[in-house]
Amino acid sequence: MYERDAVSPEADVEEHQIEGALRPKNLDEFVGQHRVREQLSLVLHSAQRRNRAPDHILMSGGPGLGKTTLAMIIAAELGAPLRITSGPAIERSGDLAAVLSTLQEGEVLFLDEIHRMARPAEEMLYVAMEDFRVDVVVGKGPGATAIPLDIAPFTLVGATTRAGMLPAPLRDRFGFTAHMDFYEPAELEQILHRSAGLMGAPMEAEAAREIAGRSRGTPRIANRLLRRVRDYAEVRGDGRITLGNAHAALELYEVDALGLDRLDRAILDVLMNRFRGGPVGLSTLAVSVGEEAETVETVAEPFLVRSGFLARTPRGRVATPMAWAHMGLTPPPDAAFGAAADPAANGGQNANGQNANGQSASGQGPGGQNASVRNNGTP
Ligand SMILES: Nc1ncnc2c1ncn2[C@@H]1O[C@H](COP(=O)(O)OP(=O)(O)OP(=O)(O)O)[C@@H](O)[C@H]1O
Ligand SMILES: [Mg+2]
Repeated sequence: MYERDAVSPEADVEEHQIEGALRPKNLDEFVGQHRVREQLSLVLHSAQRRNRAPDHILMSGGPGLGKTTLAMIIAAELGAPLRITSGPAIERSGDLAAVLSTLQEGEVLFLDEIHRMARPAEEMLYVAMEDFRVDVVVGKGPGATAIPLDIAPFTLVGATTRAGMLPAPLRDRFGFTAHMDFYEPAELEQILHRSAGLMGAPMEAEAAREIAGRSRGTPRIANRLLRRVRDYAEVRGDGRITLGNAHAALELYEVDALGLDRLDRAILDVLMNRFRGGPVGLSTLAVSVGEEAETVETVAEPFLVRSGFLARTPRGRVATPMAWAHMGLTPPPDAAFGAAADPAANGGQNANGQNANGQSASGQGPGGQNASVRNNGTP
């Protein structure tokens, strides 16, 4: 079974406190996401010029990419108070009504994990977003009446790791959606230097580059790895974060050269050793590594897919040739390579063409995707 370890995605108490301390406080300190920053800056400044609460803002992107940070920055930039709640905390529409009816004018309401809000509350939110009104239902059954209650104009900032799960009417009521993407290594280096500075730990440039390269494009992971390397440097060295310390600490915590952690490797391991490289369905894969399907899908998969280790096909998840190579394994001759099989690549290489072709019922012809899978090198 896969177990959570020191560098795993789950936040601990220390992480919570440190994250607060390392959070950039304004848009200028916020590294990367240039397009989002520029878009947001326009939305905020134009609202300020018109002296109105800005449009509602939705932020979508994987864990640790800076959604909460950005929500706090939005309130700070507007000089507005910030109220924080989350989808799972809103179990009934009454919970939401209590929040909405006590908002101050111009307040920023941050609704984290908005896709996990209860349905009836969702409907209440539509009206509140559009008309700044909540309908409070009094009584039950046929005698029930809805009493409309005006609420102060506010700005909703919603965050979700799964924008696709939001009902269209909710998505449509946001004036602006910020899509947060993975960070470039150079941006992560910048974040690491800033964090090391705040932590008072001197760091070599090569060490920052090394840690950035293993951070899966994610600031939270970069900061987390930095703390582990810092620990190592303090206990085993003189406190200076050097390339040597970084190597040793990252090896100790089983973060490999490309940043794959234990969950990533557990997924690839199961996929290859138990399912001959796939295709295998998400839920089967999740059960096999002892994780929630949602964790596998939102925490591990986006990075594995983006770095070319995993392909999502209509028939399930498939290990790419690059994944076989990275794990040092030889694929069985009938292994499915890449997206929806890879008839061109596979058929050209061995006698199992018909096997692979049988899987391309999805209608995905040999296009650019196949080519890119092949470019990753067959082991
Ligand atoms: N652009 C950035 N520049 C500097 N630091 C950042 C940036 N984005 C995120 N961070 C750092 O990464 C940490 C995680 O960011 P944050 O909590 O905002 O992520 P999130 O998207 O809300 O994640 P989740 O989906 O898990 O709630 C923060 O503590 C912050 O220090
Ligand atoms: Mg968050």
